[in-house]
This record gives sequence, structure tokens and C-alpha cells, in this order.
Amino acid sequence: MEEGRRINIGILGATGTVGQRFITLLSKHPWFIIHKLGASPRSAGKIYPKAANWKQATPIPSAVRQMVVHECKPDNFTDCAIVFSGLDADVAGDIEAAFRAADIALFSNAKNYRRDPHVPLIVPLVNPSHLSIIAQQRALHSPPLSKGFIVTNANCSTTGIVIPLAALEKAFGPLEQLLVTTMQAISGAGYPGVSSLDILDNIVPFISGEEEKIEWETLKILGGVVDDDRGLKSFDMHARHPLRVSAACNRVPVIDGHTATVSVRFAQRPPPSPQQVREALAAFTTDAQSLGCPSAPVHTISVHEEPDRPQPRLDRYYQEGAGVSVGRVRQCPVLDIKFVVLANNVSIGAATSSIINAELAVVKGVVQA
Ligand SMILES: NC(=O)C1=CN([C@@H]2O[C@H](COP(=O)(O)OP(=O)(O)OC[C@H]3O[C@@H](n4cnc5c(N)ncnc54)[C@H](OP(=O)(O)O)[C@@H]3O)[C@@H](O)[C@H]2O)C=CC1
Ligand SMILES: N[C@@H](CC(=O)OP(=O)(O)O)C(=O)O
Repeated sequence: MEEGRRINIGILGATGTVGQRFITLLSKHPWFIIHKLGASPRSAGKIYPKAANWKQATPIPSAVRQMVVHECKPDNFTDCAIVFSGLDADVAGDIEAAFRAADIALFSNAKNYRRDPHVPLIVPLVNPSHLSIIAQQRALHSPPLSKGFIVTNANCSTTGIVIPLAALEKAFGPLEQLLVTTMQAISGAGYPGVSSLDILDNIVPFISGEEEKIEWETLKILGGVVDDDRGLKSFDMHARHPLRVSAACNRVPVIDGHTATVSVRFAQRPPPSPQQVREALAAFTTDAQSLGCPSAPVHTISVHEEPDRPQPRLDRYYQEGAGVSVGRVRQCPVLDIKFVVLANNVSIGAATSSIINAELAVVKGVVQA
């Protein structure tokens, strides 16, 4: 990025849980400047503090205190080079498609386009190389686009899990089997989310669609991008080394921070030892960091030796919520290795990932700054 230049950005769903996180992070961003805010017709026309039910620990940033919230229509955002979406999935599909059709670069948190064969599903600390499919997404759009595209980030639980898995595949080669059990925070359900009478003194062993998302998204993210005979790119879904994934998801009475217990089997025989796994996790570095993305964690995975870590209350702000914490790395008597991972669902699980994805797109020249 050119010294002193800042890029105008817009935020859709700016009043919601993820939208508020975008505002907090982007109000102090060195490259991006918040230029437009969007939310539902209920909020449109109001100044931001009147539209949002602000739930962050820090006050509403001065940069947006006088901003008027707009309807999420592309015409209101034409002077934004990048638009972030924290839209409710019920409305994200049509709105995000309209922004792409208006030739606007859009980075979404919503699930709607994650399975699209031309849309990259990017966890920025894992698979930024998938940005390579954007040229094809633009070319196949009718009419072809010069600037517009959609990039999605992953489900918040999937994000926390694939980061240590990517570190393991980088060090030891492909994984073959994966068993995951999540303990997911209430904030993952947005605001006001799960009712207190359902979640206090309780665990709810069902989150609609979540297990299917972890089982499918993990393959798209950890798999490669391949070219066919005609030069068309597609996602290989880890097909060269099939990976079987089983997830079980639970809602627990924690406000922020999704925890997961993970057991893996490696293709490599004999498998790595717990100590080799700890060393590989701690040594993991990312392109986002080496390419100078300002929101990338300086150190990606914190590996705990203490037997009772990670814990949401103690570890969810590791690297300002952009890194993940792993602990209890040990032998698994059924598969090979098991461990616990904790990721901040509203930071690296949502807004932070989108922001690093946009930073990567700027660095790689996919977004013209
Ligand atoms: N919370 C989390 O941890 C994660 C969430 N996500 C995904 O991010 C997205 C946002 O989640 P979250 O912030 O929790 O949701 P919220 O319910 O808190 O916020 C939803 C946002 O969508 C806006 N909206 C609702 N209806 C419309 C409409 N008709 N037109 C335009 N805007 C509308 C709301 O505006 P208004 O206030 O005006 O109603 C609000 O800004 C979802 O798709 C979610 O699945 C992804 C990963 C993690
Ligand atoms: N379903 C997740 C949050 C979420 O919104 O996921 P997704 O973006 O995949 O719909 C949770 O409840 O914790």
C-alpha cells in the first residue's frame, strides 16, 4: 500500500454483532477508512448511534458517530472500493449478488456463497492462494466484471479448527480423519441470540446446520485449486487425499470464544509425536503476516503446556482475537493425536478474517487501491 493512501470501505449489516466488530476494528485501520454504513430499512436514515444497539466494550468510534445508515443498495456505495458484509444470511444472498453485479469488491461473513464453485472460501491464515479463482469469477459473470467479486470467510467454528489443521498438514502432510466436538459461545447466534432460559445452567447439543458446515467447509479450505484441460479452475475438496470429517456441535454458556476438541489421524505412518505436533503448531507462520497485512496476528498459534488451557475467558483475546490457542496436545488411542483449540468467534471467526482477506486482496493486487 502506498504510504498515506487510504481506501474507502463500506459495511453492510453495520448495526449487528459482526458489523459492530467491523466498525471497532476498521475505525483504527491503517489502510481502510469507513466511508458508508448499511443496514435494514428499519435502520436506514438514522444516525449510527440511534440505529445500533451498541454492545462493544469500547464506545462507538467517533468516525461513525455522525454517520447516517443507508439501505444496502449498491448505488449508495459506489464510492467504496471494498464493501464488507455482516448481513443476516436471510437477506445476504440477493444483496451481495447485487453488489457484485455493480462491480464492487465484497467480503462476506454470511454462509450464502460459501459453496459457490467460483467463490473462494478463505480463512486468511490458511488458504489465501484461493484468491486465484477471482479472475474466473469475474470472467464468468454476465456481464464480465472488472472490479467486482465475492469472497467469503468461513463459519466461525470451522475457522478455529482449520488453522491448527493447516499447520499440521504443512508439517506432516495430509490428514485422513478428523473428529471434532465444539463448545460454541452464545454470541455466535447474533444478538439477542439464544434466550437466557435456554442457555443458563445448560448445554444445547444442537446448532442448526453447523455440523454440516464444518464437515464441508473444512474440505474446501484445506483442499487445493486445480486447473482442468481447458484451463478452468475448481476447488478439489481435498480429493487427492480424501479426508473424512465428523463434527458434533454444542452451544454452551460462554459469551465469546468457540472451543473445540479435535482428534486427527495422519496419512503419514508412523504419525508425529505429541511433541512434534506442539513444535509444528508453535512454528506455524502465515503468508498474511509475511506479506505485511496489518491485521494478521504476529504469532498465529499459542501452544499451552498447562493442563487446563485454553479457556475462553483467559485466551479469547490472544493477539487481539486474531490468533488461536491450542492446548492438551496428546496421543489419541483411537486416531493419532488429540488437542483442544479456542478461537474468538467474532474476531478471527468473523470480522477479523474478512478484514485480513481484504488486506491480502490489496497486497496481491486483486483489489486496485
Ligand atoms: N456472530 C458470529 O459469531 C458470526 C456470524 N457470522 C455471520 O455474519 C452475519 C451477521 O451475523 P450477526 O452480526 O451475528 O447478525 P445480527 O443479527 O447481529 O446482525 C444482522 C445485520 O443484518 C442487518 N439486516 C437484517 N435484515 C436486513 C435487511 N432486510 N436488509 C439489510 N440489512 C439487514 C441488520 O440490520 P438492522 O439492525 O437494521 O436490523 C444487522 O445489521 C450472519 O450471516 C452470520 O451468520 C459469521 C461468523 C460468526
Ligand atoms: N452458526 C455460528 C455462527 C454463524 O453465524 O455461522 P455461519 O456464518 O456459518 O452461518 C454459531 O452459531 O456460532
